[in-house]
Amino acid sequence: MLLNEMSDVLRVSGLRYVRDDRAILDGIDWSVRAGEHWVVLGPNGCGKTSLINCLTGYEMATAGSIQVGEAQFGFADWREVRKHVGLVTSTLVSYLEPYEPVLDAVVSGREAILNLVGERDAALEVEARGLLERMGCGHLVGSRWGVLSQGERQKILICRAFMAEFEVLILDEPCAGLDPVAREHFLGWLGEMAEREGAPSLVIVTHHVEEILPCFSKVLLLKEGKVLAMGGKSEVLRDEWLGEAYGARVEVGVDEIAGRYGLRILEVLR
Ligand SMILES: Nc1ncnc2c1ncn2[C@@H]1O[C@H](COP(=O)(O)OP(=O)(O)OP(=O)(O)O)[C@@H](O)[C@H]1O
Repeated sequence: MLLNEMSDVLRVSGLRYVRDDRAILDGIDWSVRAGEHWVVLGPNGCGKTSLINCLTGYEMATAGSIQVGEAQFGFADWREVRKHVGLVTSTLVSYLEPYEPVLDAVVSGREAILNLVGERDAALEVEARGLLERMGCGHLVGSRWGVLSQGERQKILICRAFMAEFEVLILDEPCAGLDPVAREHFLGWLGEMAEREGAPSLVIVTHHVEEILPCFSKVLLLKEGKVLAMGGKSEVLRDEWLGEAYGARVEVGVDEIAGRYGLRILEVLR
């Protein structure tokens, strides 16, 4: 699927997601253009993971439309759509079987399937081994999914995502469980990848503004299942918006040289 710079790789209109008579997401309108890198922020339970799960077909939206590349929700086979979306999310952690070999968990990312059945393709295995080496996980190649630490699982999911050729890479709290050095290593690698020609659009869900790399220029801020603010990073990452989102008086700082953000909680209001 060829996408030019101005086309949308993701488009969500009027998205509503109801579970147990509760609107977890309501009236979400959002689009990601090819080449844009977005951050999704918001307090615990505001619906970030639900949004990602609806976008990737792991949850069924109640109403609204979702388009990934040229495929529209309801009109395309989600197994095909998923091949165009790289996904790193803890949702997958529970879907993968504990006895799944690490190598299979990575190789199966090519077809975006869970738990490989049958023989492993030799060429894909070479590719997967290379990715594991690059991610510093070469020593895990003979392990099974169930015995891995949280940080190791994150790294394996990142390798798995990179087996596919995607237009958008969605990372739901990719640094959760990584130690501070592994986190900086991962963010450095992500930043380099984002700068490469033909790089996919990135969407990162995070709780930590310090993980927002300079390459991310757009922010979607959610609160209670609705869009609180959306737009350029410098417009959304402001004391007022983040304070309202988190129910606190906050101060947003930015290191002008490194281009990285920080958040100071001055007073908890909720
Ligand atoms: N399948 C479901 N059935 C019922 N409630 C659900 C379901 N999925 C999510 N929820 C609820 O919807 C709300 C949003 O959950 P979600 O995981 O999307 O939030 P989040 O913003 O990702 O939170 P966190 O930052 O804590 O990871 C939560 O209150 C959660 O309990």
